[in-house]
Amino acid sequence: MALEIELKNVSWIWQGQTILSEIDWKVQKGEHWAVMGLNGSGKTTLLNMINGYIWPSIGTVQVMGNLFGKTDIREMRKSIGWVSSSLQERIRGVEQAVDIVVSGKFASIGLYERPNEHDYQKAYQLMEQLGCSGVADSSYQSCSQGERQKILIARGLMGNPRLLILDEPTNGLDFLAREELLESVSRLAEQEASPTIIYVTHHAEEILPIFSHTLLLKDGKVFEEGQTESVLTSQNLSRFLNKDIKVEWYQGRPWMLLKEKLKRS
Ligand SMILES: Nc1ncnc2c1ncn2[C@@H]1O[C@H](COP(=O)(O)OP(=O)(O)OP(=O)(O)O)[C@@H](O)[C@H]1O
Repeated sequence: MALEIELKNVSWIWQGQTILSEIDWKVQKGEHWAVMGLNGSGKTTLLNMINGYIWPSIGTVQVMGNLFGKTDIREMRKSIGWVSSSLQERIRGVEQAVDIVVSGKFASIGLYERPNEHDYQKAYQLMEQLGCSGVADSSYQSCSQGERQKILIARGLMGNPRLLILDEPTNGLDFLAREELLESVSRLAEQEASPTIIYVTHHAEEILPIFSHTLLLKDGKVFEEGQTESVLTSQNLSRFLNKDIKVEWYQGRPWMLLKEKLKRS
């Protein structure tokens, strides 16, 4: 099977500090991965490495067959859709939602040409698919946080990426908006032409059944990785968080319960 991502013994050392340490990670085509870790565990750094914004100090990185150091990273990035809070910050609020989606094509192919009718048709279709076509003609700033995230995912899909990276896409969403967004991601993953999805989260219950695999990151190291149900056990998560954790599975999703009281510091 083709490898979409392969990190071999990767460390990233920055200003004398080891931020990522000895990471081995393989993502095969057809898999969807969740990446979970506490604040500061290195998730964003790992994503920045996959996107070629930083390079390993030690080890090798290969993304969609491109070995870093022997490839044109800008070319490679055209095949990656990326949704993160830093992208949110760069969007101009007055723009129409559909124009933001269309701009995904130009961000990914780097051309300064005008979008054509076909681009708009595709943007509307993606918005329909994600469940946000109702706000296609609204300004981005008038959209709710949930609608904005769907718009940005549609934008990320505009360039037909092979890899779609969703970095904490449910941040700031209320319970129902979050569930709706998760439903959209699930529908997307179930399509035959779906890109490989890498989904970064702090919350176990967001790891939907479509995420066949999970990587737990702790202090810049891989704590556990593999098939989701064997990674997200009560025992592993208790060790992971140094707390007594119980995992309950409901509708194929893991819900974490803290069995002990937290001591106030
Ligand atoms: N360019 C940098 N210079 C110095 N330290 C950095 C740099 N990038 C990341 N770090 C440090 O590396 C660690 C991992 O950061 P990172 O942002 O990858 O964590 P994260 O898991 O994404 O956290 P969060 O869940 O809070 O977003 C942190 O301690 C951070 O301060």
